[in-house]
Amino acid sequence: MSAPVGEAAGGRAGEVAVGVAGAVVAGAVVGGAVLGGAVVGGVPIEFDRVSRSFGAVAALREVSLSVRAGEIVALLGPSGSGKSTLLRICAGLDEPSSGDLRFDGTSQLGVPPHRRDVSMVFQHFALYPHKTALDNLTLALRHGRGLPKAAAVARARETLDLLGISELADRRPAAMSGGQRQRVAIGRALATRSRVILLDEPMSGLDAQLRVDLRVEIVDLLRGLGTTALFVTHDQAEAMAIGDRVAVLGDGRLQQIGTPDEVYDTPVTRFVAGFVGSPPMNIWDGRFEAGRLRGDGFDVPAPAGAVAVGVRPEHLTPDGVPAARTGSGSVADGREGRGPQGVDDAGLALAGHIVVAERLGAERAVYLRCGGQKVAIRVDATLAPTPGSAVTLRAPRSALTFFDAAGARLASLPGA
Ligand SMILES: Nc1ncnc2c1ncn2[C@@H]1O[C@H](COP(=O)(O)OP(=O)(O)OP(=O)(O)O)[C@@H](O)[C@H]1O
Repeated sequence: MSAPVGEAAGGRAGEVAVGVAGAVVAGAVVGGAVLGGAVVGGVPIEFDRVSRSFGAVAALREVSLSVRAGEIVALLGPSGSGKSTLLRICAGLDEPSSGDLRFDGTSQLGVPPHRRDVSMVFQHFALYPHKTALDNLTLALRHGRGLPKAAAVARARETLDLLGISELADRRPAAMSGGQRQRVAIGRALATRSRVILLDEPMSGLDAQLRVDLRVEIVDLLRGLGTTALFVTHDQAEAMAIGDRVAVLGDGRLQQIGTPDEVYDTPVTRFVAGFVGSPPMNIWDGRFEAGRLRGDGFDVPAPAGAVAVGVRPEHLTPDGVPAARTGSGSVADGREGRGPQGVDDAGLALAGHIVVAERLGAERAVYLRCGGQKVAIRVDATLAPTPGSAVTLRAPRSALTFFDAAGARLASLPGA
């Protein structure tokens, strides 16, 4: 069944899943204003040193996070990092062990889910199997929002229209594809026009192209409604595409909150650097001595306290990789192996060999082995890396990021 975070559908969200992939909608809410037009607006949300322990397991450790009204924040982190727990606390399905949660400055501790004006879309959806798409939405609006029947049906139709799935109105879930069910489930959460919408991996289980299509639609709809949204995902590309800001969680701690550019360009911890990016940052451990970090095949000037150095894949240049040939047989751009020009002496230089190259549109991701370490780089597709060939990877000093023993980013050396 479906289920509103509150009592509307008579049970806890996610009890019965329909289909193999998708999201449960826990729509929700009695008590919020029933709003007319499309623009709903959202509330600011503030997690204030929120901790949650389950016995000996610390799922969340003093998480402080302020989300602005109408903002979309992607909660990104690996499995077990505390993302769902944070979302459940926001919905009122769980309470923090300590700390506070405020909507628009008002503490929500002890406020039951159905009084919070929150809609939720879960990983495993549960539409009512015996109801059509239109009925699924209409029921959420009638029971959850208390709309009269005619208004509920009108809003349900309008929402299906907005999502481009009007043709599904009279279909039951069994007669829909996974992606279609997902759209209906998301539609049901959006139709309630709550001021907060929580999405917990709503697209897991869908194929890659559909995920990309759907995330564009979701962002478009959320922006249109002006709802404050928290979107949980462990897919960093999805987080970067959807979030106005991305909150990276690791081991129950908020590692960083920032715009996608900030999180990518200036990761504040080794954890973030190694999690965000596709492929993520390459990181080498070393020993710091007399102003230099030395490790397996490298020796670079480094700030005091450095124990590791990282470089983004696109900042490593391979020496001696020939240019690809075009269909006509001519060299694509005349660059016969980019040399070390422009790479200063204080940068990184590592010898290795190419293991495999993957074509990614206009670029290639190339995986190499340098000593005992796997390294990923990104090069222009006009270069043709050959598996097995030896190369030297170089990165300028300005592209190096150093981390200390606690995993914190260190300020760069002057001049870098
Ligand atoms: N009800 C519970 N009882 C005991 N431990 C729990 C409970 N809920 C969560 N945990 C633990 O808390 C930690 C965080 O779990 P949570 O589900 O929030 O992580 P997540 O980042 O959402 O993971 P995933 O991406 O796998 O869903 C995990 O170690 C998990 O095992």
